[in-house]
Amino acid sequence: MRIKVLGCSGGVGPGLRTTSLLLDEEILIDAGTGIGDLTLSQQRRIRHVFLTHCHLDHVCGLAFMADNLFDLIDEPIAVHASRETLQTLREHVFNWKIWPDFSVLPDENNPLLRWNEVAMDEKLELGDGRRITPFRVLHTVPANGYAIEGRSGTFAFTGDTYADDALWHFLNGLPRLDKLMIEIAFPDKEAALGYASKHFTPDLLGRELRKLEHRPKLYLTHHKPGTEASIERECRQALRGWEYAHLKRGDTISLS
Ligand SMILES: Nc1ncnc2c1ncn2[C@@H]1O[C@@H]2COP(=O)(O)O[C@H]2[C@H]1O
Repeated sequence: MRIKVLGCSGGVGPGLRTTSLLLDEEILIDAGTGIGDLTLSQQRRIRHVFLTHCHLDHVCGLAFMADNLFDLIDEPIAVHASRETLQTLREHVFNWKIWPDFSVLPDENNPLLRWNEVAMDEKLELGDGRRITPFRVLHTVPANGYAIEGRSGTFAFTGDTYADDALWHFLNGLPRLDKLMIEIAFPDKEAALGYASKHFTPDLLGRELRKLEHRPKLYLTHHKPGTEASIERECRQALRGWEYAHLKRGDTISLS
């Protein structure tokens, strides 16, 4: 199982792309601006998109990808997300005003996109021994992460989240957890903004991690542009004892 980081920043700027992960060339987890670096033929290979929530930085790429592929694919791309996320996307993005409704284009019988509602904590088979399970997280809008179990290990991605016991409860219930991609959007001095916008800061994440019974390698993501150096400095103290890396666009996470 190989996960390529197309984007993992909390915003945009030179060299920065928003959240999108490419799993084994055919599955996207979130569709932020990171998908803009995929060639047309790489985009054609995408069969599934799993969304964590409806915020623009995680979904905007889906709109452009659908348009790019208009007459290039025979089977619709399955867009998997919670009921709330799908409802918001359909009402507020793919509504013929912000963007055309690609779930009925080019025509109703051969659409570009197919909506698929996922239920929290219910596993979906991805083939080749891989299974994906959505789990609820706390954010300003309904949001979830995904745990992906493969033959050689388990990777979990929280998406955007804040401190919440349900998160640790779910992760502790996994038989194993080898790699955890988790967000830190702001440095400690912006803890109030972190609370308002439901994002972690280094100190808070360090304290919350004491509730985790697994000892995965941590991949830190979603740093807001301009905060990277402060977050990295604070993590040296807050995450002492943990193996961790600050993710960058282009990085690869492998489970082998
Ligand atoms: N009060 C607020 N609630 C939510 N988001 C906010 C607020 N103030 C600023 N923001 C920013 O708006 C952004 C929306 O996307 P994010 O959740 O990634 O991060 C959020 C913050 O950076």
